[in-house]
Amino acid sequence: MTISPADLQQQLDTLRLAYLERLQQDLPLLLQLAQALPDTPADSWQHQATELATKLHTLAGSAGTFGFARLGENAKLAEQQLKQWLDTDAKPDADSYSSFIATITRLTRLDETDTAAAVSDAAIAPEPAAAIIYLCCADKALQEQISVMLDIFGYANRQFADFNALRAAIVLQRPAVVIADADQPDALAQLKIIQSEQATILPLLLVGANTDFNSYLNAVRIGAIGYYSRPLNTTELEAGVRKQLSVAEREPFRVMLVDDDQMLAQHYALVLQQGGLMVEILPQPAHIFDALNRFHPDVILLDVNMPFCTGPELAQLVRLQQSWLGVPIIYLSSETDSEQQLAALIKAGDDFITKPISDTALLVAVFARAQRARQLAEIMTRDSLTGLLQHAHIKERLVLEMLRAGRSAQPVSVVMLDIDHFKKVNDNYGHLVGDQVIASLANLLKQQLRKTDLVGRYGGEEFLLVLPDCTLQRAFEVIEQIRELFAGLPFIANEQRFFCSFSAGISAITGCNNADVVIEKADQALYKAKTSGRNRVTLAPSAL
Ligand SMILES: Nc1nc2c(ncn2[C@@H]2O[C@H](COP(=O)(O)OP(=O)(O)OP(=O)(O)O)[C@@H](O)[C@H]2O)c(=O)[nH]1
Repeated sequence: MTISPADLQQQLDTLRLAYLERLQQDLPLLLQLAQALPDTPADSWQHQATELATKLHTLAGSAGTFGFARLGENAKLAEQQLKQWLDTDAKPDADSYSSFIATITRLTRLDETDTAAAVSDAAIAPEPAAAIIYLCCADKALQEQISVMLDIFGYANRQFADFNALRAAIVLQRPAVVIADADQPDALAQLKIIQSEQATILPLLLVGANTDFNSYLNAVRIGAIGYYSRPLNTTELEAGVRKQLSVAEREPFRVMLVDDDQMLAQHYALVLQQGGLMVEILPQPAHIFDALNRFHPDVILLDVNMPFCTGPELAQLVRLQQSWLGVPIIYLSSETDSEQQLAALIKAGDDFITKPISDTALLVAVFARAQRARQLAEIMTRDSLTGLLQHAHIKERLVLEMLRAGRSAQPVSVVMLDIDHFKKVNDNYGHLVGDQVIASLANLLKQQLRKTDLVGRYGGEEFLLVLPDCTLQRAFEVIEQIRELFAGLPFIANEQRFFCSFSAGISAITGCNNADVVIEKADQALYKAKTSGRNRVTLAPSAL
């Protein structure tokens, strides 16, 4: 869920008002507790002081977040004073008590300048750029080669014969990517001017004949994020375009937040949601496994001090299960003592974020960790040539989809797809060109299928697709369309143009609970497509 900046501000303001009301009830009680401390009998002094220290610790962690920075700092000072007495077991003298109570009195008087402090510095997400690609090429043959690729892969694009036309179009609508021929006259100077007119740098992909150091350096200096040498490998260029676009289209990062202070948890959740992250607050630590299985977080944010069980205990519990070993656990705590932080990290957990933290810093810290965790998870499960799920992982996902479909009674189609006469591609043009064909088909599949569809590289030139909520008939139409697109995609090697095709077999999971059987049926249908002429899609017999 992405909330508009105005709604976010309103919700943050509402939360802050609720926090202020809570303070107005809690602070007088805190003062009473502090004033009673000097007269507390020796046998219960330790207990009373610990209770007060815990309250001050919570206050120190939350006040700054809601804009009461001075209150938070005073609470931290008072907590440290109290902890020192507790640690040394030395009962304070009258002077120490009166200075301690003065600090508490100060903090309980809500300072007007503090309450008027900035409500929130939540980062406002920039408006996403339109996913249109601008192509500026003086060389007609190159322009044709790139535009065929853009059309086949379904990228909205506009073409410009010169930089003046490109520049005028950018003023009207900023594109997601610009592809430009670096060899056309005055290209670098013109692109430099265009970049200087932008508020943020335009993602620029250059195609050029020169591959010397200076050409790359000049490209970098005008903000290029890709440089493709000629003769152009369109698969690589397409991968560059997709990488740039998928930054915007990527599935949002998922963050699970465990904090017993619901108000604080809601504040963090709103800030992270505004940054485009998905957040689930877990109020009951006992439900963590259900929540993990349902929500699949990229990162877990854990409070350290909670009444039911501590953060480090919960982290250890999560680490007992193999499946969640890769998810980073970050403590979000007001604990600033580095020894205490280390003690928590030694038990389990990966990092510490210290409260109070500004909204922007929280967003950046969590975003960076989630991104890294997602990258690592992808390296572990994805095939390096195509970026698709590896054999074992696509089978695993099929089993999960079958379980899910069993509960929801939704149709799921399974596709086995194999490039035709692929051995000849390797024999005629070499293994590297063969790899380029495999990568192109992988890219086309990712581009054309839905985000919820699963695509895996099952073998060398064989792919397994799982299409949830998709009838056989619909799957047939979708794969037929991709088949036609792929058959029209030109490849260039040894200055020759050639085309490839694929065959596919489709089965449905209906009435079956064994993934191997469903795959076998799709494989038989694929075999039929191959033996009846190739470059075609066939449905499994039992599903007809
Ligand atoms: N370039 C490249 N080739 C691969 C890769 N994995 C498998 N191959 C080759 O793919 C070819 C597959 O050949 P076959 O299974 O005989 O089938 P085919 O030539 O595609 O013919 P049909 O499937 O019957 O249309 C073999 O020559 C493999 O060496 C890979 O990752 N890269």
